[in-house]
Amino acid sequence: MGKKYTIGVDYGTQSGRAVLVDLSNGHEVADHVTPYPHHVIDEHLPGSGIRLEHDWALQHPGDYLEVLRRSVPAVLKESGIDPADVIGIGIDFTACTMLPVDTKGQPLSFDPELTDNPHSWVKLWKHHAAQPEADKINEIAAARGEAFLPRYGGKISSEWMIAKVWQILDEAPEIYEKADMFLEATDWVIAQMTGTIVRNSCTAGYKAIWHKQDGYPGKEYFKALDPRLENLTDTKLRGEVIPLGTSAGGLLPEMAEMMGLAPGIAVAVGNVDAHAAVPAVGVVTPGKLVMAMGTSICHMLLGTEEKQVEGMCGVVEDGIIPGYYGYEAGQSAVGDIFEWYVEEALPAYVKEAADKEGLNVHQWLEREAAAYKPGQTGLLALDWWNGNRSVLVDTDLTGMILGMTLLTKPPEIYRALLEATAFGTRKIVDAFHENGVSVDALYACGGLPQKNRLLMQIYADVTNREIFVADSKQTPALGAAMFAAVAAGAAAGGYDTILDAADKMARVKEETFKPNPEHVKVYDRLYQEYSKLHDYFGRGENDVMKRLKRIKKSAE
Ligand SMILES: Nc1ncnc2c1ncn2[C@@H]1O[C@H](COP(=O)(O)OP(=O)(O)O)[C@@H](O)[C@H]1O
Ligand SMILES: O=C(CO)[C@@H](O)[C@@H](O)COP(=O)(O)O
Repeated sequence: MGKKYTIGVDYGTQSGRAVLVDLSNGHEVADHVTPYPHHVIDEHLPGSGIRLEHDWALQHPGDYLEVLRRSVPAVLKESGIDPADVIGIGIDFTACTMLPVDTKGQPLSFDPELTDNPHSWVKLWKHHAAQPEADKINEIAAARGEAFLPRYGGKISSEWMIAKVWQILDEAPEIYEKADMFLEATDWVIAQMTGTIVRNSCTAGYKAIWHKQDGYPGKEYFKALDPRLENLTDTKLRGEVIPLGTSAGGLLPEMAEMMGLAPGIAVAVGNVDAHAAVPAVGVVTPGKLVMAMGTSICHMLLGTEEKQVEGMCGVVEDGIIPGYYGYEAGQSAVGDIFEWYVEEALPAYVKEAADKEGLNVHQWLEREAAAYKPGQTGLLALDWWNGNRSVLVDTDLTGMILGMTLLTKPPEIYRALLEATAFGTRKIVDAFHENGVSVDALYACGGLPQKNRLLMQIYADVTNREIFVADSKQTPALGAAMFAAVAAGAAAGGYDTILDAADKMARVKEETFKPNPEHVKVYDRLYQEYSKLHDYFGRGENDVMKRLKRIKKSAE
């Protein structure tokens, strides 16, 4: 059999990108990005111009098909390969990014009669307007002692499926009624390619409170939320939930024609972006924490048992790699904190100095900050500029820098911010490790590991663990292509398991970041101080951050 290929499509917040991958070695032969024509819709609905409320974030489902229409032919053309050698296609998506569909599986926003109602559109993962529903979901679950709550670190997020569905019911009961099903966008795109609706175990588990043994929470719970939701899971959330790597069906002839692919090739069941990255860095066994590092960090880890870990986002059987429990945690701001400093709080002389040397400001600050030894700045920061997602799960917490003097310099503050995010990751590492889900090494992908070596060394020193870095430009898309290879199967030139695919296709760079024992000692001392501040401000001893927010609100 000659060379075979699959295509992975990564659906991000702003754009979708397709990658054509050589199955013999995981080489990314060609890639192409399609920015979403309608962007993130957070102010006005396209067409009608209807104004959206604060905290809304929508997308246009047609944009997802546009990515397939433009990017798939583009990678085929760039690669010059014979399309007949592409044996499968897989996708990964932001999540929970969800939409209501009619009995034909068409988005309600495509219906001219419903298109002016914002609730008929796709709600993007960062649509945060369902917080009142999320609060009630948590309150009622806690009061009823629902068994699912500990699996989500004690809190269900407003970003997730049930809160978003309930917001639709609360604010637009007519849309709720018209919806035949609510789908994750990843499952909807797969259904467009195959003609069959199936749900994937990753989004069902992490975002819709589905459990492999117990299924969804019981009817009594949903009835306690709102009697109209009693039968939600049998009706509008119905559908088979199938594990990652399974084929969702063959590619429909009309979609094959649109993309320039052969009809009938395997289409892998949908997946989530951060989770797809895990096998793409070769992680298919426990003990290795994968960090998708960018504006925020998603932490993913495998385990052999279902353990309760404070503040994790969730644990789902088969949720990342079939056969294992997949754990997810996260920090809601990382790169965003560095960007805040650079954009909002940096003296002009630093920008001028960087310009003069032809460096960007981050590069200049990194070089200068690297000249300090751990502890030498005398600074310590709490990394809560965008609240705390793990382990405190509290969006009301805010950032803090301690220890400043008249002599404090910008690179010292920059270094303290890098260190603060590393301490935040150590909290997560410790929470897993101490609860029996071991973390022996770290694996990093995303934009940050390529951009800032000092940051990576600090993470190695603070966590006292070696860090392996992805050797792929598009790690989630590579993961999606690997799952497509598994959906196609070895007989077609793919692989029978994701373990086999990872063995041949996953790559990390040869160079790793190893902890420096001298630095580890100093950071251990600083981490003790970080932990004291973390608990003092984050666990209720001093709620000054929340009081400040209240005072601010009353002053507005
Ligand atoms: N040299 C740098 N060091 C640290 N952070 C950086 C550097 N350059 C850019 N950033 C930060 O990286 C983030 C973007 O990361 P990236 O992985 O590209 O994005 P995304 O999370 O959107 O995929 C921004 O928040 C930016 O502040
Ligand atoms: O929530 C998840 C994964 O669980 C992500 O899809 C969401 O945070 C979006 O991440 P990106 O901005 O695409 O890195």
